[in-house]
Amino acid sequence: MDTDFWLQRWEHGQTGFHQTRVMPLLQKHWAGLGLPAGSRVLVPLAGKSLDVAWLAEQGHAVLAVEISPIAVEQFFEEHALRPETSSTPQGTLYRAGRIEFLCGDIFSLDTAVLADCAACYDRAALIALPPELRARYVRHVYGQLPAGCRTLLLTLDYPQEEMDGPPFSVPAAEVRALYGDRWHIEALESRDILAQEPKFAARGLTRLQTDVHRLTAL
Ligand SMILES: C[S@@+](CC[C@H](N)C(=O)[O-])C[C@H]1O[C@@H](n2cnc3c(N)ncnc32)[C@H](O)[C@@H]1O
Repeated sequence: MDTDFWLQRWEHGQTGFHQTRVMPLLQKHWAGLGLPAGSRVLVPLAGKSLDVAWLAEQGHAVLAVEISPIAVEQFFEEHALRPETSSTPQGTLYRAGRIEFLCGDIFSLDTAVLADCAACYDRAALIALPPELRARYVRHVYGQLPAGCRTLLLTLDYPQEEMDGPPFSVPAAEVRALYGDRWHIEALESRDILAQEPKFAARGLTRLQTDVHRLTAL
């Protein structure tokens, strides 16, 4: 699964992952990260998520990273924002107020871009990637975030053999295997959500749980 897969999804409007409200689990757990006002938050694989605007409304400087220009342009259009754009080695940077959207490949980010991120919000990003890419993603992105960085990570846990991803199942044991060497992991909440997600039941799932993790970089 490469970036073309996602570019096509946006091209054809196949964006069932997009939510038309701010993620309630973000609103519930974000304050628990205890971040200083104004701190910079990375939102990897951001789509055109309303969560980006919500984080900016909390006073954060937000760096959202997304490969599809369609997603980025729709984000600014839907929020009636007129961003300034500039060219960077990692892609086109769109900037409006406290929001920066980098339209480029997450794997092109380097330490210079990530060093001042005090936090990360990962919803439908880790779990959007197949197993081999997940490991590379965690090494590349999370490996370059500074010590003390906090992350709110939302994952799904379901019997992988019942459905092909994305989204992929990333059980708590895999979160420990991926992050455990450098990140302190706290399980904040696990919720059975199959009844609220009929489209997944229709795809054959018999169990679907969402897990919320708080990670702190050591
Ligand atoms: C499942 S969607 C989730 C979007 C968003 N996090 C949300 O909650 O709506 C994954 C997004 O990652 C983007 N993406 C996939 N691979 C990427 C990459 N290598 N670099 C940057 N963005 C990528 C896709 O275009 C897509 O918008």
